Amino acid sequence: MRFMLRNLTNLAQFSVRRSARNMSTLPDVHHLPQLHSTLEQAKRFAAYRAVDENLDYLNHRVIGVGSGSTVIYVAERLGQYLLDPKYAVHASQFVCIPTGFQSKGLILTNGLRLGTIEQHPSLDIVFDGADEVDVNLQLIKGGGGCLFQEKLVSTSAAKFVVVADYRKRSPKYLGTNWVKGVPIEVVPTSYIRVLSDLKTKLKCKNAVLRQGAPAKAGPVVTDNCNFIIDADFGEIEHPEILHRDIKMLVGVVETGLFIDNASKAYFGNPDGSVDLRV
Ligand SMILES: O=C(CO)[C@H](O)[C@H](O)COP(=O)(O)O
Repeated sequence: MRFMLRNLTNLAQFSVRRSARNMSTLPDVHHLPQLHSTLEQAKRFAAYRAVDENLDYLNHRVIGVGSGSTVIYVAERLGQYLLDPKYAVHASQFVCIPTGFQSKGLILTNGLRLGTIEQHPSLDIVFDGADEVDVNLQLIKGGGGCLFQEKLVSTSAAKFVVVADYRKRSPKYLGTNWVKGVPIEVVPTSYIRVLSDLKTKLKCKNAVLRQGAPAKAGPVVTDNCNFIIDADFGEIEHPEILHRDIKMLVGVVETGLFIDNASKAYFGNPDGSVDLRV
């Protein structure tokens, strides 16, 4: 009798432990303390939803973490997976690949494991922000100056999920909402030549070398020690052709037009809803 009772107790303890392991404690985004603005809330709604719907925690191991203010919440959510009894065993095997200095910090501060694109040239998935997303999922990126590395990482991933707030959803063409121009990363010594070629050969309306002021006197210098030019082409009907033409200019390292790269885009709204573009 005593033997039977002990077995029953052991069995009960085992089931409690097992169900605790299977129980998710991931915070519900709608129950978290509010952020300081509805815009920030919108970014967090999009990021959490994008991670929850696209992260295949059983199979994904190499995860790209992009740059910008929305991706902050992606890294935060990934960090929550690491602390959750249901996901921890698998999440502890994630290796996160940054797209620049900022995302390296996000990965580390959220307790995630940092890897390099050289160690992991093929990624399972990448989450990154965008400056504008058109109806065909073509993107403008590089507003935050991490252009080349973002393209390297996103084009090395099997799946690229965009996380953004409602302002980034273009009604039709790129260049409608984002009017600062297409970011173009260039080799520093070539910037005068590229500025001139953009105007004379590609007929852009305006092109300027991005300045670091007020934080820095002089131009913005990227993580790859390059400069950025912002080139205004107005509304862009054929971004794939424009990308190719800009890329042909001597001195251009990469353009901020991300063509046929994204799989889907999540746009957070202030009311907590999230729109999906696929
Ligand atoms: O391309 C980028 C950085 O170069 C960013 O992803 C883009 O600027 C979006 O940033 P945010 O999430 O802050 O709106």
